[in-house]
Parts: sequence; structure tokens; C-alpha cells
Amino acid sequence: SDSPAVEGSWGRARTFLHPMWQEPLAIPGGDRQSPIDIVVRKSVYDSELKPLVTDYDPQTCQQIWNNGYSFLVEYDDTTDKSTVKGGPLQDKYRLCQFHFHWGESNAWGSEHTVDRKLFPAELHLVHWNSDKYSLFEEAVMEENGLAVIGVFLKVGKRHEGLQKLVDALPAIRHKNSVVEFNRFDPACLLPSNTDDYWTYHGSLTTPPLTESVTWMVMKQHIEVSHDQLAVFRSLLFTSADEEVQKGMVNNFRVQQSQCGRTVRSSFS
Ligand SMILES: CCCCCOc1ccc(S(N)(=O)=O)cc1
Ligand SMILES: [Zn+2]
Repeated sequence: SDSPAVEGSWGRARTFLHPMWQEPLAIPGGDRQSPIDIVVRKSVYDSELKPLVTDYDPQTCQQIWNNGYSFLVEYDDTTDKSTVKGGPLQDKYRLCQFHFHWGESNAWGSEHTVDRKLFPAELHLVHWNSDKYSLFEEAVMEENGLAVIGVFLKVGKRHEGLQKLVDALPAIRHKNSVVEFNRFDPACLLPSNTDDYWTYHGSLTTPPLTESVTWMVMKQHIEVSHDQLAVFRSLLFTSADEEVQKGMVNNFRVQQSQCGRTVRSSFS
């Protein structure tokens, strides 16, 4: 059927499969898709990997909006004001947005896993190669066009820096709602140690799924409170005019095969 609601394999119960998560049949190339399970003992320590250097300007924060898959905090990427370099990167990459993926319960929600360990949520800080390209939309199609920092979230103490963002979410409950959001420093969402990470070549985890991403997944997680995550789950996939409202949960992609790729670690 073409409706997003599909018959669950258990008969009567109906599961809502968000249109985006009906995996496409053919993917361009398709041998470096994301997310994957990071098998720690198979990762290879690379002493040439440098520490990550992030330089974010909170003034470049512009808006926060619900795009029907997640909520995005968008930054002004018309200049090199908020950037990442170093690590596995040869060039400088400009921050354009960050967003999260989470589950309906604290038992799952992350896109990447570490030795099959699931986290309740995962933060993605999305950057594009401004040394080689002039627009995100251009870089998204290119081999080394994007660099995404992944940070795992665990349930624990309240994250004071996150709260400003959590307080803005009720205003963007529905798909396509936007509110102005300024002066947010994404560095507050990074773990204290950003020297230890895994890196591999992969793809976007939502359409267009292009294989243009250098992934840098932080070894150290950050902690957020149960209540803060509950507000993420109060968002909706659907716009205000839709007859059936669907809670924005489980907005993660199924894991993809490693296809012989090597995951490198910056730590031994
Ligand atoms: C040409 C427009 C493309 C819009 C889509 O952009 C994305 C999609 C996924 C990711 S993720 N989950 O892999 O970090 C980052 C950015
Ligand atoms: Zn993402």
C-alpha cells in the first residue's frame, strides 16, 4: 500500500512507518551507507589522526524548526564563523545545522551503536567542506563534502545547556513550524573529551542518503535528563492540518552493512 501506515507483521496491530523510513530499494553506490555498528575490537588505531578543532560562534545560530524527521537548529553558514577542522579532515568544514535521533523509550534511539550497545539518542552536528564547495547543497553530493560529529546521549543528570533548546520545542511541535533561536553555543553539547573518536566514510542517514560524509563518532557520551528526552518525544512527525497526529519517536535509520570498511580510532 502507498499509505505510511502498514500492517504490522503481527496482524491487527498497525505500525506507522514514517514515509522516510521505508528504505529505498536501490541506493547510488550503496557500499558506504550509514549508520553502522562500531565493532571496537575491529577498529584500527591511527596515530596520524589529530584532535578535532571546533570553533563555533553562538551568534551564528538562526532558527530551530521541525522538518518532519527531527528538529534542526540551523546556523548561518555564509561565512567561516562556525567550523570544524583537524581530526581526519584535510579541509575546513562549516557548521550548517545540528539535530538528534531518539527512540520512544530510553532503551534505544541512537543510529550508531558501539559493540551493539544502543543509546537513547544521538546528536549530529552537520558541517560541509567550505574549502572546496560554496554551498551545502553542492557539498552533499561530493565524496568528501560533509563532516558529521556524532555524540551519544545517555539518561542521567539534567543538561543545563540543552534546556534552552528543550524550552523552545513546544513552539515547534508540528512539522514545518519554525521559531527564531539565537545565541546557542553548540560546543556545550560536546563531551569534555573530543580527542577520542571513531571515524569512517559513510552517508547521510536520511534521504538523499548520499555517500558524502566523513563520520566522527565521539567515544564519550553526554548526559541529559529523562524529562529532557521526554520533551523530544512530545514533538510530532505530522503538520497541524493532518487528521492523524503521529509522535516523533524512533526517527533513526536501520543499520547498514560495513561492506569491508575500516573504522579508525583516534585512541589506542
Ligand atoms: C540536499 C538537501 C539534503 C538535506 C538532508 O541533509 C541531511 C540529512 C541527514 C543528515 S545525518 N542524519 O546523516 O546527519 C544530515 C544532513
Ligand atoms: Zn542525523
